[in-house]
Amino acid sequence: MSGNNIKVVCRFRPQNKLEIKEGGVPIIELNDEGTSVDLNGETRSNYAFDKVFGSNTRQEEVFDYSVKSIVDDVVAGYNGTVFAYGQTGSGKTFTMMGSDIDDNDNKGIIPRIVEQIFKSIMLSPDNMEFTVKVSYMEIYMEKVRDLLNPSMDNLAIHEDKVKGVYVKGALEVYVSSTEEVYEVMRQGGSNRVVASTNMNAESSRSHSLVLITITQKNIDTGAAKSGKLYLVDLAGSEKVGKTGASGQTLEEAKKINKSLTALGMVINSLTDGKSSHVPYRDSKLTRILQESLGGNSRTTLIINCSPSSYNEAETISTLRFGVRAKTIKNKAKVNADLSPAELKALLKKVKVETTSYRTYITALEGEIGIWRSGGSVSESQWASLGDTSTPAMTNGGADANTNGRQIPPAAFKSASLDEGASSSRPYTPPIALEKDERDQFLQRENELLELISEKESELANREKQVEDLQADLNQRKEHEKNIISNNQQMTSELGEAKIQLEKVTYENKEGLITVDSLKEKNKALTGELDHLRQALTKHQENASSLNKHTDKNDLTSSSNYIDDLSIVSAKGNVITETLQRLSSQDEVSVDEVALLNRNLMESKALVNYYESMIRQLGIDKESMIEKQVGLEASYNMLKLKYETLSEKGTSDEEYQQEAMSKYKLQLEQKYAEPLESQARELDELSEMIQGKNQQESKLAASIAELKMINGKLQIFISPHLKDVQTAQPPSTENSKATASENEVNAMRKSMAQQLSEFEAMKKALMRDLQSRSERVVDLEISLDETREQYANALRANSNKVQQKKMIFLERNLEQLTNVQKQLVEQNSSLKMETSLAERKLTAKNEQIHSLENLLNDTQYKLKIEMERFETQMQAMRDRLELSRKNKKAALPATGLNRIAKPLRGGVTIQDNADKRDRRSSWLPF
Ligand SMILES: Nc1ncnc2c1ncn2[C@@H]1O[C@H](COP(=O)(O)OP(=O)(O)OP(=O)(O)O)[C@@H](O)[C@H]1O
Repeated sequence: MSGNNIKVVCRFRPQNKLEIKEGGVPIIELNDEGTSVDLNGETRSNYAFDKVFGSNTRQEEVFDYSVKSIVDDVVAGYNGTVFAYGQTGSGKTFTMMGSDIDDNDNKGIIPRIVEQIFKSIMLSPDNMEFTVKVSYMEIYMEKVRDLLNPSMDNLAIHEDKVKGVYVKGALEVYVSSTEEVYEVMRQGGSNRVVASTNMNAESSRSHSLVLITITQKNIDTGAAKSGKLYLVDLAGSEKVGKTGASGQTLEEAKKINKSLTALGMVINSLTDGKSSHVPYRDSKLTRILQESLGGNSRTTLIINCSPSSYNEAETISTLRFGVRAKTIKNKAKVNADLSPAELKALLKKVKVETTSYRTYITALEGEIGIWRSGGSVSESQWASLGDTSTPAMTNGGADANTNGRQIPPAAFKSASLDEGASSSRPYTPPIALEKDERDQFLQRENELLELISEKESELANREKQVEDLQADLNQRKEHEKNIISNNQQMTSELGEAKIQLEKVTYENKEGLITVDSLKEKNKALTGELDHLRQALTKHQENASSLNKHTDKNDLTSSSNYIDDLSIVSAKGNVITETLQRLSSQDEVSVDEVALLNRNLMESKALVNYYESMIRQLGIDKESMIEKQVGLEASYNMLKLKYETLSEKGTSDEEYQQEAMSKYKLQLEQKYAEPLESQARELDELSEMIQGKNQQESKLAASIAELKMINGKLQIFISPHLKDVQTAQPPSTENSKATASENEVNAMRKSMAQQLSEFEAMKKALMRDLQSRSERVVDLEISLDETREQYANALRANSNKVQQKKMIFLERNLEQLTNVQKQLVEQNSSLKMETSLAERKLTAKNEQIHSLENLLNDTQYKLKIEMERFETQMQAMRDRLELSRKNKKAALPATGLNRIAKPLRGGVTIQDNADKRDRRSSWLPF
């Protein structure tokens, strides 16, 4: 252990552009030895340091003089500190890190230190094993932030006897080469807090601390040493106003100044020789640098200054700070650990002592037992350290075996119950530990405390890892949620698109149905048109054929009637002639009788036929009369209705007149032709009826004549018939009679045949008559209607009131017709709509069916998707669990190494790597 001053070196940088622009000029002058500088600005002053480097000093020079020896010390087990102080832009970072870490000329102190450390390790004896750990922190706004693990932004500062003051929880990365250290530097540097100020484009707003811990172990003896090297790049020391910092950086500047003020106060306290208290705890900076300033450390302070008159005030301030710091004395010592052999010896010694103490305690317990049971121990028998005998009880009242133990009398010192309690109490000698022993105990305690703190930091890291993993899990869950929601959105969009497609398909179907219905309507209308055309043609044909047919039928029936009448009259003539001849003759031959009889029969049959015809005609007449009555009744009823409706009718006169004339014209046009044809038909029918009536009367007359003839014949024939029946004719006569009978029979047969023929003819006539009657009735009805309409029209025409009524009726009729038409149209349209609706319903059902299928399909797909997603989730969870397990056993998230990489002295780095691979275990201490 040796007392040593802090080494203070001063470095001037060249004037920068700002300074030149502002008209600044160099105001420094170094002495030849380079140990002091004259400031020749507004004031003239001189400042002496261990070394003063001018503006053109190379990085290597600064390193060689200022830091190289410290590196050797740290490798030898000392603590070391190099820190750079100065205003913003004065070259602190340039000095510490350099402008380019990979540029051999411009790399700063830290890269050179790192190189030097590994060089020194390589030059060490090969029985020495080293580990190198690096931490990188910054103090920003009075918070210690781990630059290698930036989420740890408020680390606590602890202190113990072994480690001294240390930052708890700071990540320590094991490194085994300069490249690894550079990588750590790069990673940490990217996390630094910087801001642009007037003085510097990229100004460090925080104090950065690089801690390199080198541990070495003699693998032969097990003795270990460890040295810590702090490399500190302080924030700018200038006043706030000059930096131009504002806003948040103003707050920063205040706090940074506070830290630097505390640093100044610490230096003052350490150097004024009066202060008993050093305010290390006033700031995080001074607390961490406690060992470096007045403690166990080899320290170099590099003060960086501007040579320009523009920054004279700041330069003076910085130089004064350096001068003050120069007087600080440190007490650096090797941080050595005991070797196992030393520890064993110590343990042996401690064990012996423990046995001795135990014996002493037992003796004391025995003595206390005697005292407590009311006995006394003479002073000579009092227990003492190194005397293992048990005191004997001298008091008769007290049982020496009270506690079941034999206390040897020799252990007791003389004591009397009569003496006061205080004087009778045994004297407990103080336990005096030797200084070495105390140190050993403290060292052990420190070891244990360190172990505990390591465990604590490890626990904190684990907690951090768990938190990170939790955050990662949450992030993944969030991601998963997003994926699910996206998936759902896409599924719903797809579903909507499908539904839209279905809708379009359905609308298309509907359109097709509408087109089909329009086609059908068109077809129906075309059919209707054709039908109307056909009907018109047919009607025209019917009209023409009816006229022809009517004429023909009339002629035929007339000729038939004429024939019938001629037959009847011929028969009558034959009968009359026969009767006249018979009257003139005296005798009547059988043949004549038979002929007469035959004629008579024929006449009779004809009479019967005409009688039945007359009856039938009478019936027809009656039915026609009935029909006439019915028609009259319906006519009356219609008339009544018409009158009732007419009474209700009111309308505008002019409109009525106009409508009436229009209607009249229409009616005249409409009914002129049918009226004429119907009038013609009526005339024809009237003539036909007259003809029929004449025929009827003629027939009736013929019948009456025939009846009269028949009666005469009956009278005439009856006596002859009696004679014929009673007389027995001769055989020839008999044969003649038989022949005449046969003739009569044959005549009868022929008459029966004729009769049947007549009957058939009669039936045909009747049918014809019936059809004619029906036709007549129809024509009569039509005629009546026409007449009625015509009469109505005439009436309407003649009377204004009637006209009004007529118009009203016409309107009603039109309305009714319209309503009927509408109803018919509605009916047909309803039918169409019904069929359309049915088709649409079918299409809708099909759509519903397809949508159901779609829904089922979508649900099925969704289910599959969910299952797939569950599987993915499970896989993700498994992966997460695996990575969690792996992380537990591996490095922190930064990817930096936390496993010790021992380096052996006297060999190359590659050899070290090979040896390290061969090692089965490594204990850092
Ligand atoms: N000795 C030097 N030689 C050449 N250039 C230098 C020297 N010192 C500093 N510079 C230059 O001056 C500028 C400011 O230097 P640097 O960033 O190191 O200042 P700083 O004191 O670290 O500032 P801050 O406190 O704002 O971080 C840089 O561009 C740097 O390259």
